[in-house]
Amino acid sequence: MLIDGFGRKHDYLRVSVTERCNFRCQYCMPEKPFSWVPKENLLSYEDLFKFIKASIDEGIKKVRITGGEPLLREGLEQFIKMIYDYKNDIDLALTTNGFLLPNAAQKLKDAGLKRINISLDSLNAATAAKIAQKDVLETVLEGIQAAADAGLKIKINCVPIKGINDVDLVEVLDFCKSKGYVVRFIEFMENNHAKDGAKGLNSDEIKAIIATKYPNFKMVPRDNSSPAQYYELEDGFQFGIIEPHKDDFCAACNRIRLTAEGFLIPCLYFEDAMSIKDAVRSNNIDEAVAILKKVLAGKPEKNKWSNKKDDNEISTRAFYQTGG
Ligand SMILES: Nc1nc2c(ncn2[C@@H]2O[C@H](COP(=O)(O)OP(=O)(O)OP(=O)(O)O)[C@@H](O)[C@H]2O)c(=O)[nH]1
Ligand SMILES: C[S@@+](CC[C@H](N)C(=O)[O-])C[C@H]1O[C@@H](n2cnc3c(N)ncnc32)[C@H](O)[C@@H]1O
Ligand code: SF4
Ligand code: SF4
Repeated sequence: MLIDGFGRKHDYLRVSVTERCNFRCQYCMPEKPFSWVPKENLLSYEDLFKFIKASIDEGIKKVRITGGEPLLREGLEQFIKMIYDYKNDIDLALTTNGFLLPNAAQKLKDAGLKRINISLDSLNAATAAKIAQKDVLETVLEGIQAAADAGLKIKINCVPIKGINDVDLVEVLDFCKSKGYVVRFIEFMENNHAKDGAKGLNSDEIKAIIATKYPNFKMVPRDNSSPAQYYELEDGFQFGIIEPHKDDFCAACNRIRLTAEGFLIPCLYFEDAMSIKDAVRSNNIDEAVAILKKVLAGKPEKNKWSNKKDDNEISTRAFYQTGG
């Protein structure tokens, strides 16, 4: 079992397979030029898999593949199949912007993927294009449909940004309600890779917008394994809000992150990380597991957004590197 220094059991591994992306979302990587980490610095699927296998043996029960845009990395289906074939009762999930899903969804499902979380910030094509800095909406909607047709369980992630997609939140919620997808609105986490001046909506602001159409929603008792707080509309449909500016879900944090370059990141907020690259490349899996345990032993208790006295508290972590 993987326990950190605060007694929290860790059973959720998030694995980023690339930092590259075909979008340039304003809240994530608006200015990133095409100067990426060279491919030889990335761990091969075989090396990532060696670590995933060892983590599963240590008690990991949920593996989420993320990025950057994970579908940009060739051979992702085979990688998913390797994990599925090793332990088919793992909660095997993917987070994606959806753009490459029209061709990939069925192959991912066939490889053993169970769930998929897809980013959808607006149903207005111009607004979606403004956020992603590319005309994406139509293809993303096709991708979401392809995932549904393939039988994948779908969650939609939406990051509300002031003055941009705040007017679209009810429409996003209604779309998910009509399709039966879970939807979570994520408070924008300030980080110094995002567009200067980008401002997110906080949970109260998001709720006020939802209340313009659905005034009577109720808070649902918290499931501590999820960073989202759920609310239920009168007809029973639930939507979630992820509030990183609080730290109440840190008390039940169960997740550890591995980057495509082999860094283990104990907390989404902090810069700390340790590399398992040399250990897995030299087949020293015991050493990789020892590093994992060391990283967990030093994991911080909580993020620092909740301590912020003003609007200047920002993380230096890039979401496209950590995988969110
Ligand atoms: N602060 C903080 N935010 C998180 C954490 N985990 C997820 N989030 C936020 O939630 C976003 C969506 O995460 P997803 O990749 O969809 O994964 P998930 O929420 O764990 O998904 P489920 O497995 O479906 O519950 C991330 O990009 C982050 O913005 C966390 O440990 N800390
Ligand atoms: C980094 S992306 C990687 C996967 C994929 N490219 C995607 O967009 O879904 C994972 C998640 O991080 C979220 N995200 C990125 N930057 C964020 C920020 N500054 N604040 C909150 N969430 C953010 C995205 O909305 C997405 O749901
Ligand atoms: S949020 Fe996802 S899709 Fe958008 S730029 Fe970041 S990695 Fe790419
Ligand atoms: S901010 Fe850090 S400690 Fe809190 S839930 Fe996220 S990863 Fe865990």
